[in-house]
Amino acid sequence: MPTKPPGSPRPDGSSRPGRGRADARRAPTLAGLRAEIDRIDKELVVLLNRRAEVASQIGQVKERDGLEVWSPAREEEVIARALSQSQGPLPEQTVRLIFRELMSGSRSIQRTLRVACLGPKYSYSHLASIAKFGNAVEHVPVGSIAAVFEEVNRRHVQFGLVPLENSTDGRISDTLEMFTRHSGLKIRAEVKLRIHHCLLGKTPWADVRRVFSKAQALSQCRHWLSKNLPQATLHEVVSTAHAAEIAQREPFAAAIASRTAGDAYGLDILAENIEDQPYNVTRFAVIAEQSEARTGRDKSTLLLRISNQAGALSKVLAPFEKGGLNLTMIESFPSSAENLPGRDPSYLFFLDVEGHAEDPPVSKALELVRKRCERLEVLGSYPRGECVES
Ligand SMILES: O=C(O)C(=O)C[C@]1(C(=O)O)C=C[C@@H](O)C=C1
Repeated sequence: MPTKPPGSPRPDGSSRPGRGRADARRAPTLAGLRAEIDRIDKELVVLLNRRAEVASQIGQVKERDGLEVWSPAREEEVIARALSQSQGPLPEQTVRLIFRELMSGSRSIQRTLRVACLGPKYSYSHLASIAKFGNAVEHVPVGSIAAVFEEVNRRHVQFGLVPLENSTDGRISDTLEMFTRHSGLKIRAEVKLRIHHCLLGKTPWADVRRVFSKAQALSQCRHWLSKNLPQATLHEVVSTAHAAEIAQREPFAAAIASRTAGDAYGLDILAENIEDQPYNVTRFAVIAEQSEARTGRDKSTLLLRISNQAGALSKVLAPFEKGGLNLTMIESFPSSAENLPGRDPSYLFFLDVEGHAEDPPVSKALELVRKRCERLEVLGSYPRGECVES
């Protein structure tokens, strides 16, 4: 409950002589307001711990019933409700971050989750993992996208985080290729991360001769680089965080990476928001052994193999149109590994359709599609994610 600031205390706590109580009420003092914050914080800590106790009980129920600790659908619901109930001056992003960390902490009371992502630390994959799971999980940075799949397959971690596509640059072939290999893993959730690139280094801008980054990040800043750093050569490395490591030790070098990577590797921000498209979003998939249950606001990712014949694709897609189902992504992918010598090569297609594979209109369409193509795999049904800032 908000309380009125006490009568005319100074910052040091003493009273001002000769001033009336009415004056003091009109002009709140720093000490008075801080005292009020202290009182509110006391109530908050009690409430936070009460919430954590309930989460711990939920953990016991889940263990008894053999349910998983992480429920992305429930977490989305909790955040959406908090945002809709938040009427005050607190920015939306702050409410989101507070609840994300609260639930991250609640999960860690139930069990410490391990999440593999493309490292090193502070890569965009790592930031996407923090955006989805919060900081109270064990992030396991690995050297390649294939290694993320491997870690989940070998059960060294419960979840993996891989990039699927970027709004400026398109698909991430390494990830799609891994899905074509019958890995058996499912997409359990998606993370749409707003990507802001910085030019980072220890060299003044005019002296930069070499710029290091991941291929996709260089491509997303192509126009900015040609206009602002025409003298520099561009060098692809395995991740943006690795580029930051290089910029830390090499003379005349700079990296394109996140502001967080710059802080972590002690680099100066030479320029920020250098991405060519202001709306630069990378969509990541959380991969796991199982898909997510229906929430009513879902999306499914499908993998199709279609024969190389006139009209084959439109025949396969017709059931989606008939069922009134919206397709939000379609990517073709050469299926070299599956093609036999002497046969016309067939193509693989990745499709996103709105709805869960168990929703009756989707399952009905999938039944028809299955009969019209050579391979159909539901790579996962999962709650549709909101775009979050990196
Ligand atoms: O509701 C649950 O299933 C919980 O375990 C509680 C809680 C939360 O803190 O609100 C924590 C972890 C889950 O991923 C979802 C929500």
